Amino acid sequence: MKDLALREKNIVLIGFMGVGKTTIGKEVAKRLYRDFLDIDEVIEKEYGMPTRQIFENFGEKEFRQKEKDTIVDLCHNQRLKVISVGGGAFLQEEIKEACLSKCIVFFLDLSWDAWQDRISSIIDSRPVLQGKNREDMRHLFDQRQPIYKDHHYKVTTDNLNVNEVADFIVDRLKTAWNKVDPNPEQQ
Ligand SMILES: Nc1ncnc2c1ncn2[C@@H]1O[C@H](COP(=O)(O)OP(=O)(O)O)[C@@H](O)[C@H]1O
Ligand SMILES: O=C(O)C1=C[C@@H](OP(=O)(O)O)[C@@H](O)[C@H](O)C1
Ligand SMILES: [Mg+2]
Repeated sequence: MKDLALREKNIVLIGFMGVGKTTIGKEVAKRLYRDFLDIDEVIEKEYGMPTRQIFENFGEKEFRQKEKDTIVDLCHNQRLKVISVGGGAFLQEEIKEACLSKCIVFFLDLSWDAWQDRISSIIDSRPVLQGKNREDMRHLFDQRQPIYKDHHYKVTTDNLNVNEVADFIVDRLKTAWNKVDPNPEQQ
């Protein structure tokens, strides 16, 4: 696929697990009348089981390979999608490179203090949190932050509800689109 116009590019949400990528991605897609894809859901559908079971039955290595193949393929062959990737996706350079070169990447940032309030709602479904105490989680949280450093836009989500974050993202996009292409329908 040739290089896309800014308005046609896929929008990708990145950030640590539990920051709200899946929930907010759906809302952004609704507001833009676009299809939404959550990479974990795509992989879960293919395997017919939840991520945690994929890790248990096939191992993290296989999950990461599938994650890479799925995201890189979408980046190169799809347009106009809103895509939420898993919190570990940007550990892989090929994923990072494909997303940053082909898509518009939003980093959803959340402080450690605010993130801790999410633990009870995500703990059972996140394989990488299994068996970890608070200190281990803090270590993982800190260790992961550098992988999100490269992005196009950052949204600090502390004190913002889901609708407010989605509105913020859509507002940022519309400003950027209008800057490069103020009258798209006249072309
Ligand atoms: N801005 C927000 N404020 C409060 N709760 C949120 C917010 N964004 C997401 N959540 C909640 O946090 C939990 C994790 O959200 P999820 O979308 O699964 O995160 P991710 O996909 O980044 O792992 C869900 O219970 C969701 O309802
Ligand atoms: O951070 C990670 O390594 C992971 C995050 C998860 O996605 P969310 O970020 O949507 O929770 C999911 O891809 C898998 O459990 C691994
Ligand atoms: Mg998710």
